[in-house]
Order: sequence, then C-alpha cells, then structure tokens
Amino acid sequence: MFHLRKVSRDVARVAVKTRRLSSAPERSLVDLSVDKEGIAIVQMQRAPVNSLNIELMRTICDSVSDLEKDKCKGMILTSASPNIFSAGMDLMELHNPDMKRLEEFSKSMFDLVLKLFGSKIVTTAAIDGYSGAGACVVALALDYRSMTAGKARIGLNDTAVGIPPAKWVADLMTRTMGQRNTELALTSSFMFPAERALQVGLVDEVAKDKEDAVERCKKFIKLYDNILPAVRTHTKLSLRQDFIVEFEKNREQYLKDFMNTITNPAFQNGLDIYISSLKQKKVKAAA
Ligand SMILES: CC/C=C\C/C=C\C/C=C\CC/C=C/CC(=O)SCCNC(=O)CCNC(=O)[C@H](O)C(C)(C)COP(=O)(O)OP(=O)(O)OC[C@H]1O[C@@H](n2cnc3c(N)ncnc32)[C@H](O)[C@@H]1OP(=O)(O)O
Repeated sequence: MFHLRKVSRDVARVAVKTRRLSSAPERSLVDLSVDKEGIAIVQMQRAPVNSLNIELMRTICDSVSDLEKDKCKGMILTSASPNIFSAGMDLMELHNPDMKRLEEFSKSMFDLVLKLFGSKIVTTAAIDGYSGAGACVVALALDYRSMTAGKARIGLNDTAVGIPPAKWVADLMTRTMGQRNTELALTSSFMFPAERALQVGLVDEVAKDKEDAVERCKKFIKLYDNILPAVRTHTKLSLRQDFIVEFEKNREQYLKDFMNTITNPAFQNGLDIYISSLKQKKVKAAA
C-alpha cells in the first residue's frame, strides 16, 4: 500500500461573503462571492495546494448550503492557487491520525460528496491546475467541469499508491465516463491532461486559461435560465437518487473500510515514504 511513486475574479459583487473558521480565525479557507446574476464563485484558498482537510471540506459544504438557501442560480468551484485546483485529501490528516479526527475527516468527505452530488443548484468547477485523487472525486460530484489546457492534470491515482478505489468512487466515475473509460482510468491511475479528459468525458470543456474556464462555467449555468429551477432540481435528483440511496445504505461500511485502509500499518509506512518524497522533491528543486 502507498507504494512510492514519483508524484510528481470581474464579477460585479452584489453580496460578498467570506467565511472564517474557528480553527483558523485569521484566514479564510474559501472566498465566496455572488454576482448580480446569482452565480457564485467558491474559491478555495487553503495554501499552498488546497489539500482537503476537515475544515476546508466543511467550509465548502456549508457554502453550498448557504447558496442553496439564498436560491443562487449556480456555483463555480475554483482555486486561488496558481496551477493547482487541489492536491486531493490532506495527507497530514491521514498520516498517523488521531482516530476521532480520522472519523470526522471521513464523515466530512462523505458529507461533501453527497452535498455536491445532490445539490439543488447548478454546480460547476473551473479546474486550472492539478486535480488529483480526492479533488477529482469532488469535481466528479459536480454537474459540469471546464479545465484549462496545458500543465493541468486530473485523475484518480489510488492504484498508483497501492489502494483499490472505493466502490462508491468507481460508481461516481462510471456515471460520468462510462464503464470502459473508468476501468482504464482507475486501473492505470492515469492523470489526464484536459484534452484527454475531454475525450473520455471526465471534463466537459477545455479552456485556454482560468478566466475562460470560469466563463464557460457561467455559460453552462445560464443554459438553465429558461428552465424552472424546481423542475431542473427534481429531474437531476431523480436521476441521481440511486447513487445517493446506495451511498447512505452503505455509509457505515464505507466508513469502516476507509478507517481500516488508513490505519493499516503498511499504508502508514508507504505514506511515510510518500510524504518524504514530496518534501525531498522540494529540497532538490531548491538545490
Ligand atoms: C489515500 C486514500 C485512501 C483510501 C481511499 C478510501 C476511500 C475513498 C475515498 C476517497 C477517494 C479519493 C481518494 C483520495 C485520496 C487522496 O486524495 S490522497 C492525496 C493525493 N494527492 C497527491 O498525491 C498529490 C501530492 N502532491 C503533489 O503531487 C504535488 O504537491 C502537487 C502536484 C499537488 C503540487 O506540486 P508543487 O506545486 O511542486 O508543490 P509541492 O509538491 O512542493 O507541495 C507544496 C507543499 O504542499 C504539500 N502537499 C502537497 N500535496 C499535499 C497533500 N495532498 N496533502 C498535504 N500536503 C500536501 C507538500 O508536501 C509541500 O509541503 P511543504 O511546503 O514541503 O511543507
């Protein structure tokens, strides 16, 4: 498990809300703005790489709940980090974890995926940069993804780190990319550049830069201008209900599986090496 492998805004603001967290009162993890058309930009800003810890996942989840209450038209999830959408789950949450916190972490991850997947509003992502593993799962839970051409990569690299992907993760990907493409993507842990991601349906459009990616998300959200929101939501949720029901039914088992994977000593040993390799890469780059 966890084998070592090289890993390698202008919006006229009508309402601007910036969430602050009790655990990080001096700095907000997400910048949330809503334009005059009711389209929200939820910009992750957990430096340096928007890794998903409990607080960031809860903040995104709460932001979506607020936007639903405010009857926003839609949201665009994006990142303040240059060249990185998100580095996936926060490895520090997984490394020698406190059991109670790990359980909370897992719950926050499940809550976030279900909140995004079952959201009443139109949910999109403007992906400008690396979007691996947990970040890819978050993107898959949304209605639409635009991704910038160039260095950005997206994919689920669980098998590359010695972990078979959870069934619900494979199911989520299959819904978007189909069985064959999911099989290839998951077994190979391929990290897709935007054009390849478009070919397999992992993203919906390729953008030339972040601004273009955001504009494409807005255009997608506005496609629904002539559809009654309640009718759109009803249709979306009826098509997604099977996944949500199945997830809720198996939630306890998914939790146990996750806890078992993370607490396995072999996983922890591999993670030690993996984290060291990430740090080492930096030392080498500085030399
Ligand atoms: C593990 C899964 C287990 C079980 C699955 C069970 C159930 C299924 C549940 C969910 C399904 C989805 C699975 C998700 C698992 C994950 O998401 S694990 C995380 C996977 N992500 C990665 O492997 C990315 C690792 N990072 C990188 O490759 C690079 O850092 C990146 C390309 C993102 C950026 O490169 P660069 O700009 O050069 O920056 P640095 O590498 O120098 O990094 C800057 C600092 O950030 C730290 N960092 C990087 N990634 C993470 C991270 N994911 N978590 C925490 N910290 C991270 C890096 O160490 C540097 O720190 P430093 O400044 O040195 O202190």
